[in-house]
Amino acid sequence: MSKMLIAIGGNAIIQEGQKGTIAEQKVNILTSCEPIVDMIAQGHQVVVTHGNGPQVGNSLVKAKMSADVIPMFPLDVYGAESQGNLGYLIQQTITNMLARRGLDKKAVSLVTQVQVDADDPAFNHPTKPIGPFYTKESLDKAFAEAGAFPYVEDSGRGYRHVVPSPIPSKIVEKEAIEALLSQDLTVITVGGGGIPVVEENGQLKGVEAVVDKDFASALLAAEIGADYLFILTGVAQVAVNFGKPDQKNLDRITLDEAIGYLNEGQFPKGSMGPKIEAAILFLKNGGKNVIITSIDKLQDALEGKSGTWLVPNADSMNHKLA
Ligand SMILES: Nc1ncnc2c1ncn2[C@@H]1O[C@H](COP(=O)(O)OP(=O)(O)O)[C@@H](O)[C@H]1O
Ligand SMILES: NC(=O)OP(=O)(O)O
Repeated sequence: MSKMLIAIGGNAIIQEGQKGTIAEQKVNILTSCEPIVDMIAQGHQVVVTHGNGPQVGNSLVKAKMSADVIPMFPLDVYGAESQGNLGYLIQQTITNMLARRGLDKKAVSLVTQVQVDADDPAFNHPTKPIGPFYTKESLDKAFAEAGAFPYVEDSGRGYRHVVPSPIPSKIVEKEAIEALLSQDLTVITVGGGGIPVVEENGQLKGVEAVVDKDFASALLAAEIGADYLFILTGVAQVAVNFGKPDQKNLDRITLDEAIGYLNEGQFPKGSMGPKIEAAILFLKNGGKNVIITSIDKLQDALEGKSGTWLVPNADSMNHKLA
């Protein structure tokens, strides 16, 4: 049996065109968890991580709109809040599904901090898109209501607020994650990439940023020796020339090919770029299989019929789930 780390994108939990009601998020989580529960039922050891881009950004919008009456919190606290909200929904969903299958197993979520470098240049160059997608017109309206904020155009889907996204160097609660796994629990952790903290004189302190959950997931996958890293997102496959008439979807690529395409600028920062960089990080650290796909194609991807598999070299091209 294998150790699986499955990262669910925040945009898979609040999908394009959705407002982000709890009913919508519950349905999306339910769909995401079905194949995850299959893996748990097959006896695999499973760690689930999740994004929080839409959710933490929505909290920030809400907070700005009510700032006259309720004090705003720092961004790390909204990150912690999103871990609680989403962790709760995911752990309840997985535990209920396991119970329906007659399995006496549970999922638990862990509030998790990740250490970042206080001098990371990312603090001066925000790149992480969060919150709602704006049109140019609604962006002007948002500026008028909440004050101007840095933004980017996000993969043809609209404009989004961007915040700093430093690189995580350490999972603070790694030993706790391993202890929970050893108790046969499914662990939901590093939600939203983990709450970013810096160390000062042996003390941890939250910083205002949103860590990329793909980087945090790759770091954790390497540290716990995961056999497979699954990155679930809005597309079934990674593509080159994405969104252009000559778009080509990729079935399987080696580490060197992934580095080549990344250097060609095929994967934008803030969307597919971090996923590929995270895959490269995991493979360079001894990881064997990364699968990038959408929730609905996970089952096909496991059978080698969909998704993009990233593997160390051409000799490892024919991997199937072990
Ligand atoms: N080269 C590419 N291949 C596939 N998708 C791409 C590519 N470049 C950008 N994208 C976009 O990036 C999105 C994934 O990023 P994002 O939605 O930010 O991730 P998350 O699912 O973690 O929230 C895809 O759904 C797709 O719209
Ligand atoms: N924190 C994070 O990476 O969230 P998304 O996956 O939603 O972008």
